[in-house]
Amino acid sequence: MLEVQNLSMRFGGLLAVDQVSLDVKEREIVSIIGPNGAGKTTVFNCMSGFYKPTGGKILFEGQEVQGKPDYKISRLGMVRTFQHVRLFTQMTVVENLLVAQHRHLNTNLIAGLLKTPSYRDREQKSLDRAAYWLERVGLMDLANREAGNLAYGQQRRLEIARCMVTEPSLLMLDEPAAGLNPAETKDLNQLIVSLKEDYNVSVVLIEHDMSLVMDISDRINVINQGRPLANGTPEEIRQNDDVIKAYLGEA
Ligand SMILES: Nc1ncnc2c1ncn2[C@@H]1O[C@H](COP(=O)(O)OP(=O)(O)OP(=O)(O)O)[C@@H](O)[C@H]1O
Repeated sequence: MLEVQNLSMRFGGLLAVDQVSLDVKEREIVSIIGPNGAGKTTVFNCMSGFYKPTGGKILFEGQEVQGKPDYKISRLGMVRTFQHVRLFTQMTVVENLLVAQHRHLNTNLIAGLLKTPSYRDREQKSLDRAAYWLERVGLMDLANREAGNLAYGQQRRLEIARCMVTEPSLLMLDEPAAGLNPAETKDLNQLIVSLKEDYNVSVVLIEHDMSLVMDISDRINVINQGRPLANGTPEEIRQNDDVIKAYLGEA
């Protein structure tokens, strides 16, 4: 479903990503790991349309998407979360989920003003989807709370719900376990696995929590100083000498 081919990204004199390739199949959880500054987030920023890569191709469902704006990429079904939670903090929890759907569907202003039947039907479906995902991530009781007042772990779950209401086929999660306690990380683990198993979503995961990565990944890509170092199953990665030297040995 996703193929990244020889992706490169240069910032002035710094080659932050150098010929990185990876692929993601339907219903797969693929992780990208590597030391700080390895270029993981830059790969995500290229995949999600935040950066226009300086080299290489990104194919989603066979279509080239490199250099396309982020809103077009997300409408194709490829959506992401951020390393630092980015919610509308002064809106309520449920409003965050409704706004995500409006932005995604490119709602027609005139239809909205006239409140046509099809518009009302879509509004109802948006509300239903919001309610479903609030229940699913355990935030229903907090639906009318300001998002900025939620605990950090709850904000992280809301971010995932905000992606899921747009019904993506590929979800990109940038360090979703950062700042979570062990119990919250366990919940997150189950949630990510269920996105794949129950909703047929493929997941690309950037994460420093190795036990989470090893536990849920179907395949892992390791990058080091912008360059691909290894890829394989968790078992293969665990035993790879280069990886142990460059990364796992550090931890
Ligand atoms: N917009 C930018 N302009 C200039 N340099 C950048 C930019 N974004 C990232 N970099 C540089 O690119 C390199 C890779 O950064 P990136 O954030 O992709 O690493 P990372 O693997 O995600 O790190 P971490 O695990 O710490 O989040 C770093 O040297 C970083 O300073």
